[in-house]
Amino acid sequence: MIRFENVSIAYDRKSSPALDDVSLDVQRGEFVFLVGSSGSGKSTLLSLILREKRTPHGQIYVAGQNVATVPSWRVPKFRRGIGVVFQDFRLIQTKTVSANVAYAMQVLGKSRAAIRAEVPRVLELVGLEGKGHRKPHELSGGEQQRVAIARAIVNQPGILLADEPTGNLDPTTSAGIMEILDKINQNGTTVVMATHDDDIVNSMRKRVIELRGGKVVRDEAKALYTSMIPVVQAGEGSAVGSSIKHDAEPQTRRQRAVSAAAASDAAAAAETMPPRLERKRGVGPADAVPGAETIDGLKNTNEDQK
Ligand SMILES: Nc1ncnc2c1ncn2[C@@H]1O[C@H](COP(=O)(O)OP(=O)(O)OP(=O)(O)O)[C@@H](O)[C@H]1O
Repeated sequence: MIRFENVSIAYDRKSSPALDDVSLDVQRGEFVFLVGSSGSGKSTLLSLILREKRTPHGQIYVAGQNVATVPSWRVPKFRRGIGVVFQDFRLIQTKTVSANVAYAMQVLGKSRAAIRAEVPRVLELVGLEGKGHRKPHELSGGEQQRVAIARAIVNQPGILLADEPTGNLDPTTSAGIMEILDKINQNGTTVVMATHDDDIVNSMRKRVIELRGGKVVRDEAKALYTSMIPVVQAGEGSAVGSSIKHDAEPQTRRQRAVSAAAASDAAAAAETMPPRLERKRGVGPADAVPGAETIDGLKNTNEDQK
């Protein structure tokens, strides 16, 4: 469905390539996570699939077409086969939920009857039945992302690209969005999702393609992901949270949140306790993390990877 053959692209001559000799093959109906730290090339890869950029090196095939050979005037039609969802929703604020979704059909010249039938069906699919009359600002972030997904799939694209679709959402809301993306995938749509969120990747267990410095460094089925963000611990350095433990094991986003909360609790406790008690209870760098049990429990997730 999507094939990259030795694709390289640089934004300018001086900087290193945003993608460097990338080859990959995504089959029809697959769900693929594209992971990697900021600047590793995820958005660039998605934009090449959409033919927003042209690659000077290598070939890209989307649904059997060599993207480079699609003439400019046919690019809009080519893109109709690809739905796109972004982190910031990109809804038309002056239009209702239904009108936002309907608009995607109107620009393709779909009949009123088709629009009237299809929009409520898609809104129901994403769990927004009864909310079609609302404006985007009357919705939560998660609901706005559901509208964006409804708009992206209403013309039944073969491919759905999602660039950090949960980046602005809390974990519970994100889980709801992932359920919808999973359902869309089970209905036959190929999904490629760029994300930093290791918790989501680890709960879904789908194929993971990892980029680093524009290169594919890992391509694994049903894989896990641990983003390499160092652990911040209480009691190290002059102010809590200011020191970074460089040799620490990488943690998932949720583990980091637990660590940060624990660190802040420990700091509050240290501030309010008289020094004598502080020593007696041993609040200090070594045992300043009351949530350590939880953290150790979660650590198993990382160890599964090995
Ligand atoms: N318009 C641009 N002009 C110049 N360099 C760019 C441009 N867009 C991206 N880059 C560079 O290309 C590289 C890849 O960027 P890209 O946005 O694809 O990474 P990413 O993995 O999507 O990052 P993030 O997770 O932060 O969105 C980075 O070094 C970035 O600085």
